[in-house]
Amino acid sequence: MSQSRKHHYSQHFLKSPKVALTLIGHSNIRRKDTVLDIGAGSGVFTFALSKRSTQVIAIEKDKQTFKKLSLNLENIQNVKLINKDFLNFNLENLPVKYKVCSNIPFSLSSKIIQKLVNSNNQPQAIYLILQKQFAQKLIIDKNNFTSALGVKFMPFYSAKIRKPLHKNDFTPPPAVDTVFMELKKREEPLITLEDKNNYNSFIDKCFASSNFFKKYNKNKEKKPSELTSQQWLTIWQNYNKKG
Ligand SMILES: C[S@@+](CC[C@H](N)C(=O)[O-])C[C@H]1O[C@@H](n2cnc3c(N)ncnc32)[C@H](O)[C@@H]1O
Repeated sequence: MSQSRKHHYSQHFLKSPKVALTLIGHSNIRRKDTVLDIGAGSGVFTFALSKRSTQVIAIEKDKQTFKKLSLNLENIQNVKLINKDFLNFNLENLPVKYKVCSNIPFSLSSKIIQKLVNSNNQPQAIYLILQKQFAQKLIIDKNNFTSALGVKFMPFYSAKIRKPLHKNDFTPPPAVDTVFMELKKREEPLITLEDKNNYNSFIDKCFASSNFFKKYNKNKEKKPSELTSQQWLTIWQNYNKKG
């Protein structure tokens, strides 16, 4: 991809396999794991992941970039390369308990996380490089303002920032601060999987309408972004009882 196209999509490529290996060292990716790399680019992360896991499935949408990726990784046995838009990729064909580890375009962060956590084959753990401000809003119970997305996956995943990155870890360097974020699947979800869609629309309605939110929230002075996970679970139960 030419320098101007990289800027056009505001994408920041990892500078070296050393950076990728350091980040993987801050994850719980193990030798036995199958790992999905979304937006593989020219393969810096993919290559590092191939050294640390059993199999890597790398998805890259851009045709020209995919050619480069194929050339760079042609001799690596445990990597499967797929030239596809991740948003149209079927996660149900992946082995259960797969993990995700990727440097994705920031503009797709929300869509990619939603697709992964709403899948019927949810990943065991998700590691993503994200804009710091966006990442902080995914963490509940930390005196942050939590986004609707953070509240939606909270019953299924816990969120943690594993490591801040330096601007010069990337080419071109991003203007904003970035972090390596972990979403770890809970052993026992806090609500049932069957309730997931209803819970998601309940959270959307709470964030969209203050009248709707006030009907169920006893803590009147708090906004949706300010509730703790326990408070959300309580008002979700109240809503379920009232119907
Ligand atoms: C920020 S770059 C990172 C590349 C590489 N992972 C790295 O760290 O150097 C994101 C990559 O995602 C690809 N991409 C963008 N949208 C995509 C999509 N919907 N599905 C799959 N890949 C996509 C871009 O072409 C680009 O190569």
